Amino acid sequence: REPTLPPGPPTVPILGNLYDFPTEFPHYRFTEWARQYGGLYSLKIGPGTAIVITNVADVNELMNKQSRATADRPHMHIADAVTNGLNMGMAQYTEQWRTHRKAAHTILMPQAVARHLPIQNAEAMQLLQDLLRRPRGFYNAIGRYASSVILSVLYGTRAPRYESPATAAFFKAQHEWECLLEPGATPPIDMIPLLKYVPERFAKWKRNVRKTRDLQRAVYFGLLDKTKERMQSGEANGSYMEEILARKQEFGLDYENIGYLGGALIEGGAGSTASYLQSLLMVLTAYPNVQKKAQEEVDRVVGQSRMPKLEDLEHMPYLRAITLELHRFRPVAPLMIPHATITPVEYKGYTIPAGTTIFINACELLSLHLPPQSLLMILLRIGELYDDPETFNPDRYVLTENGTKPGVDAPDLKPNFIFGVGRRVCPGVHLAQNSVNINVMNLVWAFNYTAENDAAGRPEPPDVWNYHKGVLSVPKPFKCKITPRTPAKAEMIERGLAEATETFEKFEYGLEHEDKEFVERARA
Ligand code: HEM
Repeated sequence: REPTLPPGPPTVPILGNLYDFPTEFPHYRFTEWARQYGGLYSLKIGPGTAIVITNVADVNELMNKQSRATADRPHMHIADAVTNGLNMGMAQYTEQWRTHRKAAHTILMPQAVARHLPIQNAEAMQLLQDLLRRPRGFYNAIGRYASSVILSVLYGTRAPRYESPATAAFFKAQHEWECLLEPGATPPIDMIPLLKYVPERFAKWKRNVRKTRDLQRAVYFGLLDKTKERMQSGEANGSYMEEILARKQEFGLDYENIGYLGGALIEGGAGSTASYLQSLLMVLTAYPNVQKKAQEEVDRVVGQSRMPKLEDLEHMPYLRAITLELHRFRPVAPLMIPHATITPVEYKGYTIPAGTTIFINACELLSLHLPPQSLLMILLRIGELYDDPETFNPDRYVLTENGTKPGVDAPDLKPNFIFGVGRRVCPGVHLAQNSVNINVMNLVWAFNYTAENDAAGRPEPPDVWNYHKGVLSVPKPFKCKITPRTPAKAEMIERGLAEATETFEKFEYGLEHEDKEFVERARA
């Protein structure tokens, strides 16, 4: 380790800290290291360098105030080989990235996303009906909701079923993509660039790159072609891509770039929203007292004769607190997406070289250390920002704006921090927040969520630590009994879905045969 770097765990020759680098749930290991080496420490990844930040003031200084220097992404040969460097979320900080980003930003601003509220509301209504009719299928019903919203908003085409062709094709491409990006799935090409030149017949990873690339292109360009066709047949429905296609010269984007812009947005929007809502049902089931308090608030504001509307949220401080507490308790991206430095950064007497990978350990920052069985977690509670951080307790956000202990000063810790920092902050934040807000109100209003009984007949609440490994915090499927709170509410859901038909129909141009049949059956 160069002496100008922040401290870090001991290194070995050549590999540095690579021998000890976590491949599963890295945020746990990062947390242990933070306790030993402080809120800003460094790791040697072979010849390369990474820093891990867990201190909110350092995040603000380095990522926001010095955002020009820290807006890059680490170079990943595999990502470039699959997407030609055109995936906005993984691309280097280039002119091309800025062009994509500008197009995303302009159309995903609060005023622009308000235009998509009717279809978001209608899809949320179908989610309620799906839960009413097939409560045990709640996991996939949420997956369908999230992908249908993003497909409708971006391409003006919805996915009435979890198995709808566009959704199924997207999930397949996404699965291949995630497998390819998994640590250890490909040789260390970024460390040993010569590996790029191994002929394809000796390099399985090259065949996988081609397969993933073909699958992704089939989804992205299939959807884009359909949007173009719909516009040409006079069936435009105000989708995001229609606007991009119409203003492509102004945005400086050709068809190839527009295809990948859409791809990055589906990728960013579908899984994140789904895992957030799956975690929501998990905590409502695991914390019945929170559920009860939330239902009391919704009933107080909405009464018994109608469904909630987005405007009601203003009068529901406890529900707003639930949305924030869930971001804290189970951050969708515990390590966000790593950034990288573009130029050397001088900070606190250290020199962080250009090309350094930057991890932000959101979990540690939010005082969510390790699963409860860890002794470390029990020992290291002192001096934290939050009271009893491993408990899901929305009241902390009713008590203080940032949910921190009263009297703890954390001015840099904004509730939206969980959507990222600096120039790479999530462009889908407003769209995501509308989805979260609509569904939190609807789901609390509509159903009771109770733990299923175990073999001995005792309630078995979901294990709130049982998550898949990977970049996103996705809860593993869990059991939960979902029942309508009253027959009148069940009736309102059925009626609400029927009333949404007009909105849906605008997004059903060219539906595949099975989807058409499904929709007709559901409406009958
Ligand atoms: C609960 C929902 C969501 C959460 C928690 C979330 C969180 C994040 C985070 C933490 C990042 C990394 C920011 C950084 O590097 O500093 C990110 C990036 C990104 N998100 Fe989201 N996101 C959500 C929903 C969405 C939606 C709905 C979309 C699309 C409409 C989207 C599109 C993207 C894209 C394209 C990037 C990459 C931006 C870039 O590198 O320039 N996200 N998101």
